Amino acid sequence: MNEKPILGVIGGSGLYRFSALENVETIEVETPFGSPSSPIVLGTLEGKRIAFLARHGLGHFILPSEVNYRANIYALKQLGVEYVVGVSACGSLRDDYRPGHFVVPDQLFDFTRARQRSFFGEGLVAHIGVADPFCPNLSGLLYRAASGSGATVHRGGTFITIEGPRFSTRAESNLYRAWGMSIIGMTTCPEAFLAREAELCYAVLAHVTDYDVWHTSEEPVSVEMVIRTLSENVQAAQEVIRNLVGLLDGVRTCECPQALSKALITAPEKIPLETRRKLSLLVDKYLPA
Ligand SMILES: CSC[C@H]1O[C@H](OP(=O)(O)O)[C@H](O)[C@@H]1O
Ligand SMILES: Nc1ncnc2[nH]cnc12
Repeated sequence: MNEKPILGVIGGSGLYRFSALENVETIEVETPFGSPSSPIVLGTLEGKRIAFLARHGLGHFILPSEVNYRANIYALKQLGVEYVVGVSACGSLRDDYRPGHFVVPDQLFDFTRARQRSFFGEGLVAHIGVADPFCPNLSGLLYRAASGSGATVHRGGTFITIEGPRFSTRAESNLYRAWGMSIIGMTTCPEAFLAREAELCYAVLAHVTDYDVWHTSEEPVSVEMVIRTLSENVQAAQEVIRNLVGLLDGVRTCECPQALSKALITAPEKIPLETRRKLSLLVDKYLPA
């Protein structure tokens, strides 16, 4: 089946397969930035094609700092995807965002330090705008889809991405709370920024799995705790995606499809041919042939 997938889903911790898909086909994709974290599974949901990949690989062997975020996003772009949902486990930094709840965040705080966070460089400079890092339209639909699943869902909140792989100290956790952060994870930066550079609509479905380490009456986060909460939520996440697919009409009225239009600064004649070729999928529409 050659129909382009409308939606890409990047599964995080605990979501390594999307069992609800029908007519499944698994493909290996290569990009100018290397291989994505896993083979990509194409399948049908509610009569529409979607693409699924596992962020940490099948068997969860890739650290948050080692994920090839560029290859993951570029691979989805190559397949013709226009919408991407990143599914993530996260810790809560607020009392009212409880383990078992979903959050569709509206802000992002990048506290990572050792990641490739742009497709650009090597002679082609772009400064992408990410004031609102998540697509507002897709986030709105995702919130509706999640609300329709019967789960408790929070619309909005600031998601801080730490480098990991270790969890936070209590001092760090309390500082993030004092800064007004709502939830904490290790992967949304740079995934969201790369999706914006690729002019994809991107939103996050965050499962709250724990209260990080700040809560005085709850156990500090552990992998065991995250996976226990997630295993109860994996079916719900797929239900949310099913609802979302039903809401997507493929007509994008947000600014994501033109995100690069005001971002490129390099004089076209200065762009090395090799870089131009590598990024052609992203930049050809803005540069002379
Ligand atoms: C398994 S606990 C820490 C791990 O879980 C989250 O992963 P993801 O965002 O891919 O769901 C967090 O970011 C860490 O990578
Ligand atoms: N408390 C936490 N900190 C960072 N990443 C997480 N993923 C799930 N829970 C987390």
